[in-house]
Amino acid sequence: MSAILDRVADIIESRKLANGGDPATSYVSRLFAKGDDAILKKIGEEATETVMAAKDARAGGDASKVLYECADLWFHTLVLLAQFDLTPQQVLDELARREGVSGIVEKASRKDAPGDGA
Ligand SMILES: N=c1c2ncn([C@@H]3O[C@H](COP(=O)(O)OP(=O)(O)OP(=O)(O)O)[C@@H](O)[C@H]3O)c2ncn1[C@@H]1O[C@H](COP(=O)(O)O)[C@@H](O)[C@H]1O
Repeated sequence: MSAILDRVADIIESRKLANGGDPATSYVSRLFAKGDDAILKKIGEEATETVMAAKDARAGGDASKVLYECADLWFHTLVLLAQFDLTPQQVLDELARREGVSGIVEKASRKDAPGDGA
């Protein structure tokens, strides 16, 4: 299931300026050249666009737009992971680690933890 994530992550890695990426020809290299803030700005934009697409779909609009916006959001988070030398496999590993642990139970365990004032 993660093969496409790995392949896109490999392309993104190859687009780093240190790996010969060229901002003149590559969107990803252009983002890396602009730096962290540009990547974070895109993630904020894509997250907002995902929310708007979902609201439109709920109002009777085209639900497939949610797919496109999620793809944009996931793609830009892959760029962010690469910026910090992290991989999609590490995110999948974290999801696997959480598998079967209810979010409600997990949150309650945090509240019981010493020093957690939340
Ligand atoms: N999956 C994607 C992908 N998804 C979305 N995008 C780009 O992300 C941008 C999304 O921005 P918006 O929707 O806000 O559109 P925009 O107004 O054109 O964007 P901005 O000018 O505001 O940045 C668009 O330019 C899309 O083309 C992507 N660009 C690249 N990839 C993958 O990354 C690989 C490397 O791309 P390059 O580095 O460009 O060769 C590609 O082969 C693909 O596999």
